Amino acid sequence: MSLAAIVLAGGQSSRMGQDKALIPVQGVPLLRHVCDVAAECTNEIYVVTPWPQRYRELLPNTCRFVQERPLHQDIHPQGPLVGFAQGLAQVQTDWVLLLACDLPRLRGEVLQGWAQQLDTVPELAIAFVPYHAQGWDPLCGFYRRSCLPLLNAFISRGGRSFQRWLDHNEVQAIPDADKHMLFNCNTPNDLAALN
Ligand SMILES: Nc1nc2c(ncn2[C@@H]2O[C@H](COP(=O)(O)OP(=O)(O)OP(=O)(O)O)[C@@H](O)[C@H]2O)c(=O)[nH]1
Ligand SMILES: [Mg+2]
Repeated sequence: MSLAAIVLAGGQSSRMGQDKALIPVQGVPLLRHVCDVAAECTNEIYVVTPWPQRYRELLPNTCRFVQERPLHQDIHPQGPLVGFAQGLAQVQTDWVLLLACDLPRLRGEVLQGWAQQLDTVPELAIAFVPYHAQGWDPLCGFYRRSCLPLLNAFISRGGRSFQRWLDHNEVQAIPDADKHMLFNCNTPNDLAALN
């Protein structure tokens, strides 16, 4: 079973008011932190963003960039589902760990434990994703590369909601995922709560 990681860093950070990927938490920019944790699971990491030059200096040379392109029917921002599809198109591994760039409490050993369960995910399930009362946590989950045609079909029908895409497909839930670890930092208040 082979695994790559895709890190999404193309959001507008409108709630934060500044690019979240660049914000230091304990001295380390958030995007760098997420890539470092991803590196505990795989040495194949793709950062999907419309502005790679903004982050190149920040990341190890081993991180590859996927330059995100606008879909002709969309204006920016196109959202995480489209960024994910563009990243997935570059990947050759069986599975992909998809991560947002705003997960300051991510822990490598937890992700490694989940990755070890991938061999037990039913063949029909396209993904292995944390699930809780509010729904899926799609931006810290595992996806089969083979789901790309389904994803592209959903996008070309106008679908942009990750939750809806997952609800329309067979997905294996990661039970009892630690919500503290999945905390995502969207606002200045979220950031203040970290320190
Ligand atoms: N590549 C890419 N990533 C995206 C896009 N939209 C959101 N993301 C990423 O998806 C993750 C979750 O996004 P949000 O937490 O909603 O962040 P955001 O869209 O930057 O923030 P808001 O403008 O406040 O909603 C973050 O890692 C974003 O960088 C996009 O259009 N392209
Ligand atoms: Mg977020």
